[in-house]
Amino acid sequence: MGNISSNISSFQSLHIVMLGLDSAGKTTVLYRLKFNEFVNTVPTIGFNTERIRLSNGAAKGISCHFWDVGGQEKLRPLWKSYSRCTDGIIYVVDSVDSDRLEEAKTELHKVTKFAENLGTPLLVIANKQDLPKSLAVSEIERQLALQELSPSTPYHVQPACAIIGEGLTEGMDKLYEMILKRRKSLKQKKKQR
Ligand SMILES: Nc1nc2c(ncn2[C@@H]2O[C@H](COP(=O)(O)OP(=O)(O)OP(=O)(O)O)[C@@H](O)[C@H]2O)c(=O)[nH]1
Ligand SMILES: [Mg+2]
Repeated sequence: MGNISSNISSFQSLHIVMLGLDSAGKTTVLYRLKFNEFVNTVPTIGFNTERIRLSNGAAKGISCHFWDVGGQEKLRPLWKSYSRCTDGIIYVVDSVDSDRLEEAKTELHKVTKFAENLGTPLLVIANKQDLPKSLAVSEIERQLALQELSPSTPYHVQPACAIIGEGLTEGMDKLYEMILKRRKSLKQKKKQR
C-alpha cells in the first residue's frame, strides 16, 4: 500500500461518521477509541461528536473527527445529512442480533446509495464478538449482502468487541488504508483530466 507515514502530512482531520441500529455499540466504540476504556452508555438521542487522535496501529497519530449518530428508528432520517461527503463510514452491527440483520442491511444499503456517499470507504464493525452465538464475519457479510453494494464502495468487515476494544485498531487501520487509496485514485483522476 506504499508508505503510510509519507501521506500523513497531507491529512488534516478525517471526517468519520458512525452509523448502525440502536444498541449496536456505536457510542461504546466511540468512547473506547477516545479514552481507551469502557464507558457505560445510554441510548443516543441525537448525536455525539469527538475529535480523536488515533493512538495505535498504522494509523497512529491520525486525527479523526467522529460523528456518532443515534440508531433508533426515529433518528435514522438524520443519517443522510450526517453521512454526506465524509472520508469514511463506520457501520456497527450487533453480531448477536440476528433478528435485526435484515433491518441493518436495508438501512446500510440506503445510506451507501446516497449520491454523496458513492465511493466512500465503509468499515463494518461486527461488534459483540465476546458473546456466545455471535455470528461469524462471513455470515454477517452474507446477511448484509455487502457484495451487492456498488463496486465503487470499498469495504472491510472487522470482528470486534468494543467493551475491551478488541479489533478496533485493526478496523481503523483498514479504514485508513481504504481512505488513502481512494484519495490517491481521486488525485490521479484529477491529474488525467
Ligand atoms: N457484550 C457486549 N456488549 C456491548 C459491546 N459493545 C457495546 N455493548 C453494549 O451494548 C449496549 C448498547 O451500546 P451503545 O454503545 O449505547 O449502542 P449504540 O449503538 O450507541 O446505540 P444508540 O445510541 O441507541 O444508537 C450497551 O449496554 C453496551 O455496553 C460489546 O462488544 N460486547
Ligand atoms: Mg449511541
